[in-house]
Amino acid sequence: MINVENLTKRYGKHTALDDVSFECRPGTVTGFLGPNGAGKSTTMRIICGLTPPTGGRATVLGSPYRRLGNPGARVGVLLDASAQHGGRTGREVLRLSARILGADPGRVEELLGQVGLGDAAANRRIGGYSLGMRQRLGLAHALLGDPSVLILDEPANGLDPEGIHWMRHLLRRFAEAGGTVLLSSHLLREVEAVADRLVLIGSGRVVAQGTLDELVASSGVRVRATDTLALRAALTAAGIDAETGANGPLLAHAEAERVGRAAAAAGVALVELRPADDGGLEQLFLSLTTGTTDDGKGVR
Ligand SMILES: Nc1ncnc2c1ncn2[C@@H]1O[C@H](COP(=O)(O)OP(=O)(O)OP(=O)(O)O)[C@@H](O)[C@H]1O
Repeated sequence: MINVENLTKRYGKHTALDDVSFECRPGTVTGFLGPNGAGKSTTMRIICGLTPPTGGRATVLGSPYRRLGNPGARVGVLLDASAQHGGRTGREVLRLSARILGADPGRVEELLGQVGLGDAAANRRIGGYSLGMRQRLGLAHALLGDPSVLILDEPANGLDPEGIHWMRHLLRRFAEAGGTVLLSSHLLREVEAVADRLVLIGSGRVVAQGTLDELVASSGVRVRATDTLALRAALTAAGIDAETGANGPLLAHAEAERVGRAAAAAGVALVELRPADDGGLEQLFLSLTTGTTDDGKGVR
């Protein structure tokens, strides 16, 4: 379990986080999604006790991270895959950490296999690793103490499609076994395939959160009637905002039942009423975060 309550972080006059709250429950993968500079890393660093917040608090398994006994055996963290000593081999790094954590040395070989670092790769110095190999090693490192919580900052960065596929499976299995996962990304496609819940952040504020279904529903419904003008009037009378969709139907910002009732009350016959679907979620994400990146890169 991870609880983030009203976190605020200021660097001088710059507000990096503004009243950020969310929770991650056991058995679920939470995708933490936002453009570059939105505040994802800052939030994760605060959760892991590496950066002090200006206000609010974060707890992991009921305590602030710094007060957890033997945190490495309870919380697996991957914040920066390049943070390992470049002169050591992957196997050495894991063996050393296993000793510190008191983990079974056999676990190192098991994890090297699990993350797809074969003998040749495991015996190479990390300085020569690609980013994808560092991410695999970082994930093995996070899993070493057999934790029940994983906190991963952009773990798919640098992974090839096969690597991303493999990582999704690993995280799903971890959650299905009762684990709690928080993973960040700036790519909607990357997290929507694996996350049960999404927390969307833009300019240091949580702009939306919920299950994928809830967010898709909140992105509206597509509705079409034989008489579009009458439908528009019915929606306006019911206080429902609607805009013209890309190819005919209106995009109404309300749940399907409310839209259906508004049309029925005005005697308008509908010929289509359905969730705005994935495209709607993408639109929602873009509209919620557009203009919030501080490097102009935007979100794909
Ligand atoms: N140590 C620091 N000093 C000053 N400003 C900082 C510091 N760390 C982060 N920031 C600022 O806080 C904001 C949030 O940064 P953060 O790294 O948390 O974003 P992010 O969502 O993780 O982005 P990215 O995907 O690019 O890593 C940015 O405006 C960043 O410039």
